[in-house]
Amino acid sequence: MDTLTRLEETIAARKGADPSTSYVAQLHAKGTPIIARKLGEEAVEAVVAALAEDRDELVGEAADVIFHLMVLLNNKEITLAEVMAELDRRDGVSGIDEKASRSANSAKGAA
Ligand SMILES: N=c1c2ncn([C@@H]3O[C@H](COP(=O)(O)OP(=O)(O)OP(=O)(O)O)[C@@H](O)[C@H]3O)c2ncn1[C@@H]1O[C@H](COP(=O)(O)O)[C@@H](O)[C@H]1O
Repeated sequence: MDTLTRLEETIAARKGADPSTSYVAQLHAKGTPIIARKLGEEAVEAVVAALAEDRDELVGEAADVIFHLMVLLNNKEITLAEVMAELDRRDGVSGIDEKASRSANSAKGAA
């Protein structure tokens, strides 16, 4: 089993645990806004680590970002498989081409 799949299962299993012994359960008890805020904080910490050229710190903060994103997805009942399917759908489509097609579509809509 890959790491993210295992983490998804762990988060699902810990969701209903006693919040005094589980950080995952604590986050769920606090609700979506707090989980989302925590994800934002971790993302900012990752940015700070990157700009500080602190490689080890960035590895740790990246893990925190992914973990908190996984908790948020679980909280919103979105599976890892859905996110992976979206990434697969994008595979081979250049971000530049995709953005250009969006601009072309919105210009068509305005016409
Ligand atoms: N991967 C993680 C994981 N990564 C980070 N964290 C926690 O996320 C929190 C990050 O918060 P911060 O970095 O902000 O540190 P903080 O101490 O809260 O600091 P403040 O913001 O309070 O100042 C810390 O409490 C980390 O321990 C994690 N907690 C749990 N997991 C996974 O989830 C599983 C279940 O955890 P429990 O629900 O706690 O049993 C674990 O076995 C792990 O696999």
